[in-house]
Order: sequence, then structure tokens, then C-alpha cells
Amino acid sequence: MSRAVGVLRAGPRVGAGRVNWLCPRRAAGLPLTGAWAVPRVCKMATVRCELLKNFASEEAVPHNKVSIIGTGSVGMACAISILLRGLTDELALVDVHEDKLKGETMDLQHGSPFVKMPTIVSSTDYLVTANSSLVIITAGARQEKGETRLNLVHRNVDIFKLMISSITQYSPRCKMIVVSNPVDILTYVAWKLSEFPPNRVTGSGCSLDTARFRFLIGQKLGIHAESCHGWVLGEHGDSSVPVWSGVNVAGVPLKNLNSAIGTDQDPEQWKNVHKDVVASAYEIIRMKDYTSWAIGLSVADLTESILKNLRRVHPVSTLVKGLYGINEEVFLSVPCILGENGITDLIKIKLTTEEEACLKKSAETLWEIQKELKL
Ligand SMILES: NC(=O)C1=CN([C@@H]2O[C@H](COP(=O)(O)OP(=O)(O)OC[C@H]3O[C@@H](n4cnc5c(N)ncnc54)[C@H](O)[C@@H]3O)[C@@H](O)[C@H]2O)C=CC1
Ligand SMILES: CC(=O)C(=O)O
Repeated sequence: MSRAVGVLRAGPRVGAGRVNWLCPRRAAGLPLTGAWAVPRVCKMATVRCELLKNFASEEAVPHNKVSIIGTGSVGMACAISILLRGLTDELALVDVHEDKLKGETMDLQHGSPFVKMPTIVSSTDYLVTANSSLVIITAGARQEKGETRLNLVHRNVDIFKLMISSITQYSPRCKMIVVSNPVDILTYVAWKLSEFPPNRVTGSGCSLDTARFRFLIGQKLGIHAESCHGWVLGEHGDSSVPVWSGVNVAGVPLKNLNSAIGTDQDPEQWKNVHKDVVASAYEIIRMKDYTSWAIGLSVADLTESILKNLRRVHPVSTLVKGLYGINEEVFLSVPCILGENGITDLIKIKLTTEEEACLKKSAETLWEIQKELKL
């Protein structure tokens, strides 16, 4: 971790559009040492020195720093969504692929004239993430066409073993959002390896499934997704559970209008909406190789609740041991209140016997895999 690697940094402090390699200690807000500690003095009459009268040191400490680990499709969709919403005063990016990391950083920085860009730093060294309020983990393998999320587990657990200790070393008080798949298992892995309290380790879980559910209900009704309320809970992906009893528009439960909604007996076959939710990722991956925009936008929404301490309710993956007859340490999505301390409360949603059985079955499937992991 002490390698003297450079940190790609730009932002208001070094001038929009400029790309500088700066000391990682400076990027981390630590006192400068060695050659990096030379004070900024004007040795010759540069335009900068002629233009500016320097009043104060530039060593600002970020208050809302977000780090994103993994600058692939998902990491960069998270980055742009967070930047466009103006949520952070410093964004740090980390990836093992140095050229890709530099390229993505420069490409974002060049958007500075159009967005109020915060400082953006990046490095292969986790020192650049120091003092993060929130670390978003998107690093790792993604599904090939037709591959299941659970199939990724061993490849991504190995990556997490390398990553989590570096994150906690530099940001011991951060919150984490895990996005890499299989997200529920990897949230458990991040929680175990970090030794953080469970409220600080959250999986993006069913935020994406729920967004897809609301969008598809909206399409069927001709109403905007934001006005269609409903939740998908449990495992992100294949065994997710749609809570039909709670689906409503303006407080009108659809179940009151169609008592068979979501069942095989339903003449309108609303259950196909959830089938389409489950099929979405496979369908999109078949066509464009990966999914990115909707997950990026949903992670930015979670980020906003945490950084602004909004205490909004989100369907995210959390430790559910003791709920719904689940006795193992598994992470599944339930409605959670998210704020500056991560998850402070869960909403005790009433499930039907069938829904509860589905949740228990997902928990058993996940535990069968988790109990074999050597962490
Ligand atoms: N939870 C959810 O709803 C969703 C999860 N995902 C998952 O997100 C993950 C990322 O997907 P993509 O961005 O499409 O993949 P990608 O292949 O485009 O990006 C992954 C990045 O991780 C980096 N990486 C690999 N090992 C690393 C390490 N040890 N440290 C730092 N960086 C490392 C790679 O260099 C690459 O840039 C996958 O696991 C995917 O299944 C994707 C969409 C939705
Ligand atoms: C890839 C993935 O997990 C999704 O789009 O749902």
C-alpha cells in the first residue's frame, strides 16, 4: 500500500481541464512528506502567479467523499449519476486496470465546464480513498451471456478478500454499498471481512429489481413509474419476491381491484410483470453485454439518502437473521431506512405465507453457498 504511485487529480483546486499527477498523501488529505512537501512559491512570473494572490493553503478535508471501487460499466454509471446529482465534494476511483482508470478519470474531468465537478482523484492505491464517507464496490467479474449471478461467487470473493482490508484501513468509519454480484452474498462477505457493524454494510440488493417492477407496472397502467408503488424483496435477481399485496397507485391497492393479482388465476396475468423483472438482466446482457444505467441511477439514489441523512426507505440488502423465520446470517432485501449511519431501521412488512416461504427458500439457497466460503 505504500508504493509511491501517482494520483490523477483534477477539480477546482488545480483548475478545470488540467490533469495532474499528485502525491497520494495529498489526495488522501494527509500531511505532505519529502519532495511533495515543497511549498507553492512563484519562482518565475507565470500567468498563474501574476493572476492569483495566494491567501490560504489548499489542503481542504472532504466532508462527503465517495469512493468507487471498479471503474467498469457499473462503476462509471454510478460515478456519472452521483456527479450529476452533485452529491459529493470529492470522488475517488480505484481499479486494477491502470490505463482504463486514467482514461475514465480524464474523460470525467473533461466534463468540468458542464457540471460543478468536485475534486476527482484516482489511483490503483487505496490510499486515494482515505477518509471516505461512503465506499461503493462495483469491482469484479460480471455475468457472461446466460450465466447466473450465483456463478460469479468464487471469482468475486477472491477479489473481495484483497479489497476489503484496504478499504477499512483507510476509511475505518465509512459506510459501504456493495453492488458486485452475487450482491447478497458479497454483502455478507464484505460485512464479515470488514468486521463493521451491519448497519454500515449495505447491498444495493433489490433497488434495481424494484425500479424495474415500478417501471413495468407504470407501462401497463400508463402512469409514471414514480407514482406506481410496490416492492420487490429477497434475493436480487432470480428468486426475488414481488409483494403484490402492497402494490398501489395513490393509495389504491391493485389487489382490491383484482384479488387474484400476481397469481396463476389472474385473468390479466400481472405475474408476468415480475417474470419480466427477473428476465431483464439476462435480456439486456444478451443484447448489450452488461447492465449499467439503471443500477448507476439507483446507487446514486441510495448515496443521496446516506450523504444527506434523508432517512428514506429503500429495498436494500441487509442482515435478516431473526426475521421471517430466517435463522442464518444471510443478507436479503427488505425495506430499510437509510441515513448517515447507514441502515438504522427495517420496516416490518407483513408478507403472505407464500411470500415468506419464498424469502426463506432464498435464504436457504444463499446459506448453502455461504457456509462453504473460506473467509
Ligand atoms: N447489484 C446489481 O444490481 C448489479 C450488479 N452488477 C455487478 O457489478 C459488477 C461490475 O459489473 P461491470 O461494471 O459491468 O463489470 P466490468 O467488467 O465492466 O467492470 C469491473 C471492473 O472491476 C475491475 N476490477 C477487477 N478486479 C479488481 C480489483 N481487485 N480491484 C479493483 N478493481 C477490480 C476491473 O478492472 C473492471 O474495470 C459485476 O459483478 C456485475 O454482475 C451489475 C449490474 C447490476
Ligand atoms: C446484472 C444484474 O445484476 C442486473 O442487471 O440485475
